[in-house]
Amino acid sequence: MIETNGLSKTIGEKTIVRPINVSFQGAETVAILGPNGAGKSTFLNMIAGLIKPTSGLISFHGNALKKDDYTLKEKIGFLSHQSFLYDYFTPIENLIFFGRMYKVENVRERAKQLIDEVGLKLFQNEPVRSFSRGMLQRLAIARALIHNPEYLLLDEPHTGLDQQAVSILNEVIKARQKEGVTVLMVTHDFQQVTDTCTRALIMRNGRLVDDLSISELGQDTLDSRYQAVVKSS
Ligand SMILES: Nc1ncnc2c1ncn2[C@@H]1O[C@H](COP(=O)(O)OP(=O)(O)OP(=O)(O)O)[C@@H](O)[C@H]1O
Repeated sequence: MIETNGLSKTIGEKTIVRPINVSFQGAETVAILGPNGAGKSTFLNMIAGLIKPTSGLISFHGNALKKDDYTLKEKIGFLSHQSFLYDYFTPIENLIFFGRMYKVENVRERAKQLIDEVGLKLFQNEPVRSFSRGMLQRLAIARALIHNPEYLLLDEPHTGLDQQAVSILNEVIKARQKEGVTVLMVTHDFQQVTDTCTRALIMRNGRLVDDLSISELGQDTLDSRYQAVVKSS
């Protein structure tokens, strides 16, 4: 379980995230929706331990996330706007590099399996500098999964992917869901939310303004609910 208590972020005079209390249980796949600048990425980055909150706590199974708690941080897989991949390394080399950082056992096998899963087998020995944006994104997703995280945090994972890659990514997410991984995903893509998510949070002006169960909603209902919440003052 992930829990936030009074989690907020202010930078200078600007309040980016206002105190948020929310919890995520087990195999939930949760979309974090909201207009540009709503504070979604900042919220996700705080949960990942990459941005220090101004106030409040994040806990994983009741253990508060602390700066140097690498045992806890190793349970998190994070895909941000940056790929963190090395241009001159091949996909295999990149994944082995990151896998070794996490002391992954049988790292080469694990890397190969993930490269297969994200559909990059044919390119596994090419340096990634020649890759398209979509290919890099697929490899970045594999990188986020190399250590078999219990919690997967994805910031706009579908951005830059073609339709085939979107389907692959959705299968990757659904497979983790079946394994009990908690997935939090910042996105603007409502189609993927209804395809993969069990729940959606809506943020506006740094506040959490709605919390919806997707199984009870179709895409049209989600869209109209979103419009109503985001446009209301
Ligand atoms: N380090 C920072 N310094 C100053 N302002 C910041 C900083 N980081 C974020 N902001 C501002 O905080 C607000 C929220 O940013 P954030 O990236 O969390 O929003 P978002 O909902 O993820 O937006 P988008 O959908 O456009 O990615 C924005 O106005 C952004 O400019």
